[in-house]
Amino acid sequence: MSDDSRPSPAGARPGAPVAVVIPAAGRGVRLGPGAPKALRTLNGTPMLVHAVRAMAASRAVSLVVVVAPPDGAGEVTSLLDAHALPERTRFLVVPGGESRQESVRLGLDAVPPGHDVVLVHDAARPLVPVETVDAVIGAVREGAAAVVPALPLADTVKEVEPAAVAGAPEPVLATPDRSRLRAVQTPQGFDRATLVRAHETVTDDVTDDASMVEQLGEPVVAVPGHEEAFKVTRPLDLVLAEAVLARRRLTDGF
Ligand SMILES: Nc1ccn([C@@H]2O[C@H](COP(=O)(O)OP(=O)(O)OP(=O)(O)O)[C@@H](O)[C@H]2O)c(=O)n1
Ligand SMILES: C[C@](O)(CO)[C@H](O)COP(=O)(O)O
Repeated sequence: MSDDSRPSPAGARPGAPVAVVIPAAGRGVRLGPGAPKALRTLNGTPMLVHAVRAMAASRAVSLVVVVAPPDGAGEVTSLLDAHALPERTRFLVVPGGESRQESVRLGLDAVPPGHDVVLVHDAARPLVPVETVDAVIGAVREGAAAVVPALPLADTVKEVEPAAVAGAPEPVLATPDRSRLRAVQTPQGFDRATLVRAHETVTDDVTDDASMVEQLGEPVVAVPGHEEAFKVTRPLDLVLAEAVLARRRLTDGF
């Protein structure tokens, strides 16, 4: 609970307008043949629409920038026009790039001035609860430059010498201390200027945006993630996602 008599911490951005960039330009190769992953349906609704609604569920979010497959911006705009979103949320659609990193950068370029907090959220994580979105926004507004939702690992993890041929035995090199490891999700939240600087500076291939901020030497903090924020990557994840939606319909009525 906030205490108005307390001074804001250095770097705090209380009430700062929030924009979300949703990279949705991937093919979804690991999901198997079919439409681009973001356009595949869960219970009849495209995954991207679920993801946009998950972001728009936060009252803090005023703009969603969707990064569409390079030749699919028109189709994605029509799709979003055809599905109900909260009135307070504006959306823009821009074409994406060859890599997730490039798609995020193209989305970030389209965020108009004035949005000092930017979230980056995978279209492939359509079911993240609003509590997680708000926890990330809250931590950035309280002054963190970069925030990731993260979960402890359920499995023991091994470092291996990767095999040259898929399926061949791989020598185990070490067993890292699992208690210090986290599986990181999205939305990841950023002070906008820091995220822009990271995308201007870091050219290495990376798998998430927070690691670009780490490379700048800026601090990144983790807040609790949520098991329903899992990424739809392989066919079994579709089964799990539809099961989560079925349970929500029973318990929440939607
Ligand atoms: N060129 C790309 C590649 C990925 N993404 C987006 O980045 C998110 C996370 O990526 P991932 O789950 O790996 O999606 P894909 O790249 O589509 O999956 P795959 O690697 O199986 O092809 C997804 O929302 C995806 O649409 C993107 O916007 N542009
Ligand atoms: C950003 C991300 O979802 C955090 O877990 C993940 O790194 C994306 O990785 P992918 O290989 O593009 O699925």
